[in-house]
Amino acid sequence: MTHWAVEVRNLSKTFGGGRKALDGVSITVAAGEMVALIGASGSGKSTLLRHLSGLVAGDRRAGAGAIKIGGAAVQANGRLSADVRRIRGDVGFVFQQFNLVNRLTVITNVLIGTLGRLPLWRTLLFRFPETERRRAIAALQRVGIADWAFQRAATLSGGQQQRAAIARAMVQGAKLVLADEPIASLDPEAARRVMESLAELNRGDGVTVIVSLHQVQFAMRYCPRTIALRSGQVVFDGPSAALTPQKLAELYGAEAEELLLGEAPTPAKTSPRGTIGFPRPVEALAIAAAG
Ligand SMILES: Nc1ncnc2c1ncn2[C@@H]1O[C@H](COP(=O)(O)OP(=O)(O)OP(=O)(O)O)[C@@H](O)[C@H]1O
Repeated sequence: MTHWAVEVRNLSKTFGGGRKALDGVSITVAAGEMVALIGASGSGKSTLLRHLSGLVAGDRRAGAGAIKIGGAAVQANGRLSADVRRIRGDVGFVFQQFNLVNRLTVITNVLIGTLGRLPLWRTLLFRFPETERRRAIAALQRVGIADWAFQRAATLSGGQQQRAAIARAMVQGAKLVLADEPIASLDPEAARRVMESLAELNRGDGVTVIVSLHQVQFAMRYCPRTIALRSGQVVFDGPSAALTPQKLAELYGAEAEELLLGEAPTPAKTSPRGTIGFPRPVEALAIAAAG
């Protein structure tokens, strides 16, 4: 299967009041890459992902920017292409919330990824062929939540819901996955598992992944390349390993702290009861047991 490259050329988006959420963004992501999008709150990460997904059009003027996915135009000069719906059918979305239909089982949510391939009558009745059901279970196994397949999605933890959305993208056969802060508000262990599931999708299936993150240490660990935004502009595009605290301070000034928060606590920073920073679950248990 061919996976999709992404090309953004000179994209700008101005919201009411003249605020430029995106200001001449140009990036190219090759097929099969896993790229982190980082930036402090309000830097434009979600806005860029919403443009990539064809939900929002950029500024409407000549030369205002263009996006191509898999070689096909998603938008140009502030106008969405007629192909957007077709393109979206092959894009997997993993968002911070509202990923799943709560009242449906986990496996049905994953099977929703196959809807584009099935005849309408089957999709209306939620009648999925056995082969598809097996694929869904296999995908849930890959992300480590097959035991929850027949529970309602609402009963899953936040991290498990994200992994179910990743399993859905696997079954969908997505050619590109856009993940908007999929680990925000997760504890470090849950965040690690979500990032590993995304990496499995990228490395195992070759799917292009663009993931926005607040915490730079997750970008360094899971994404070979990072694109950093500040005030709607690309301020860094290169190897994640180059994003040392010094480099971040150079790029963001005081805002750099926001991107480093959530790091696993070092012993020096941790209080005797471990309440500073984010104790890992095992640490939290040990602390609770101690008492
Ligand atoms: N629909 C909108 N109307 C007006 N302004 C908006 C809208 N969407 C985003 N913005 C503004 O655009 C800028 C970029 O917002 P965006 O949500 O893309 O940032 P972000 O990097 O994703 O931030 P966060 O990490 O907090 O989610 C912000 O100043 C925001 O207030």
